[in-house]
Amino acid sequence: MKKGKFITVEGPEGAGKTTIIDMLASNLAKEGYQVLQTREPGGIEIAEQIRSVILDKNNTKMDPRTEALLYAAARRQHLAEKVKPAMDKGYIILCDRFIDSSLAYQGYARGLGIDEVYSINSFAIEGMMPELTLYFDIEPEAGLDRINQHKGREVNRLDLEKLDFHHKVREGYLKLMELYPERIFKIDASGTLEEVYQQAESKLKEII
Ligand SMILES: Nc1ncnc2c1ncn2[C@@H]1O[C@H](COP(=O)(O)OP(=O)(O)OP(=O)(O)O)[C@@H](O)[C@H]1O
Ligand SMILES: Cc1cn([C@H]2C[C@H](O)[C@@H](COP(=O)(O)O)O2)c(=O)[nH]c1=O
Repeated sequence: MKKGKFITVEGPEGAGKTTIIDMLASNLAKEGYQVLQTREPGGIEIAEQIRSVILDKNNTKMDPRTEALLYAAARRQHLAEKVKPAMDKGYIILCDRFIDSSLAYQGYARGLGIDEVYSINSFAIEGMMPELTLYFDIEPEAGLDRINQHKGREVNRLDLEKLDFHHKVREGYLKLMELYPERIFKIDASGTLEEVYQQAESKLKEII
């Protein structure tokens, strides 16, 4: 059976993930690769519906465990409906966020525990972990500055968390790098777009 490559991109708000995934996907497609660009939470109708519930600024009463379960539910549907079929067809899948977002945001920053959040996700993903995760590292202040300057970007419920929460998210990602050094590759996302792109492209090219 043909087997694709499942690659995820992670990092705090405004690190530049979406911008760089757009560039990678379009350049890889020009080179003749079959590429699927997608995102979490979302990427397919049911998961986009769950996304709108999770990220709605008016849902101020959302319990942290409910939040973690909704992300895991969206993840399951997205994997089953979109990612697995594309893997079977041999696509390179570039996914904007995956399980590490749940481990960093819900597990570490919200304080639910990395192991606990991993365990609910393990039911959802059935062992389907990415082959490579590009972690875009940036100081939260710099990332938030970028999104504040990005006119037209909708501000969501998670963006409105205090700065301390965003620092914890970054700390969570740095812990995940220690836990999964063979899978997670750190990109310095504080540089220019060209500098960040070069780092991401050269790591990606090592595995495709
Ligand atoms: N290296 C960079 N230098 C300066 N600006 C950048 C850089 N990368 C991205 N940006 C700009 O920062 C803003 C946020 O970028 P982007 O949406 O790609 O980040 P993101 O990591 O996907 O954010 P989020 O996860 O919060 O949606 C955009 O306006 C983008 O043009
Ligand atoms: C998958 C996932 C995401 N999040 C958070 C991270 C962001 O604040 C939003 C998604 O917004 P983006 O503009 O698409 O980056 O959701 C999370 O907390 N847990 C997760 O598993």
